[in-house]
Amino acid sequence: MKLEGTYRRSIQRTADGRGALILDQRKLPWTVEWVELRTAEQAAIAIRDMWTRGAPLIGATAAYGLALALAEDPDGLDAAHAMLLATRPTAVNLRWALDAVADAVRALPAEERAEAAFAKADAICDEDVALCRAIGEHGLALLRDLHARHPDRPVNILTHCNAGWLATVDYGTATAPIYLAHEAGIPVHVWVDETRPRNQGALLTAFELAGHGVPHTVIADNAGGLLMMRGQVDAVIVGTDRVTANGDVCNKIGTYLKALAAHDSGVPFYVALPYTTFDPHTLSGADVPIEERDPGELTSLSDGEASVRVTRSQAYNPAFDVTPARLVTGYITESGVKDRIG
Ligand SMILES: CSC[C@@H](O)[C@@H](O)C(=O)COP(=O)(O)O
Repeated sequence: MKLEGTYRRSIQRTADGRGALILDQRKLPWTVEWVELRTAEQAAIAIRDMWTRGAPLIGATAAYGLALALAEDPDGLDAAHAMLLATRPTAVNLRWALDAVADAVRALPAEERAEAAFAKADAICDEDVALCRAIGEHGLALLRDLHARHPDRPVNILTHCNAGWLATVDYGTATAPIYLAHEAGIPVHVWVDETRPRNQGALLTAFELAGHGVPHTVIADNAGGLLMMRGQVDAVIVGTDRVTANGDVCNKIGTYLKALAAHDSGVPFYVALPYTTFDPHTLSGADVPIEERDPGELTSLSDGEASVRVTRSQAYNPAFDVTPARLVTGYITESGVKDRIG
């Protein structure tokens, strides 16, 4: 998608082919800084400390991380897989991508593994772009329908966190239908939840929507319920870090409250995901490990450089929650919009 007017992917191989280039998302929107990952350790730090983030992009970064590890030590597959898997617990794309690379190289002679792993990581990225584009096309049909109901005004979508192109390789999941609708001339307006405590909505989603000229307004996390009650939201569309076998949706903390409000106000609540985010091996959301992050993310506000304290008290910072399947109107996937998943 467009970054400062130029089409870019959120991750790509370095020009010499021996590394991966990522955006340091901790600095957005204030500074656009590309960083080269040259070792598996650097890839692990980038994922754990959220230089790069969002379920599909975490998977893509880990895939390159495993290739980098094999370039350093062609016999270190299992150790590198374990090291990268330990970086973040909730997004299932991390395990999916690491397993996909490991399966592609395990039986190869040692000297061929790194190159094959890089090729697999490239393929994972290309596939993610195609999956998100397909999600966009299916979601576009939904937005067309919503527009047909109120042709005199924009379709109002509320989204939470950042499930945009910055969280995938391109297009995003929740944002893909929005970008395609905007391109197709359907008037869309996005209510962007700020998404405390790391503010992925205010900092990242707003930044990428602005880059594409999509009308949007940042709201406090607690504003969505009022807007839904007043009829100012036509649909909620969110991404997800993992959907379990029974359809429960694990996503950024606060998603569940949006689903409850949507249910109470009769607003459709959609979850956009590629198959790489579906976890058929985990029965329900209760079985998903919920990442608990540094309480400092809550007790201070930071712009990446300076930080200001906002409380003297102790804090607790679970980063994800679970929206029960019963609150989901539909799953927007690469193969269509479904009211059940699995
Ligand atoms: C297409 S990304 C879907 C989710 O990964 C996204 O909504 C989200 O919760 C990201 O969390 P983050 O902690 O920023 O990695």
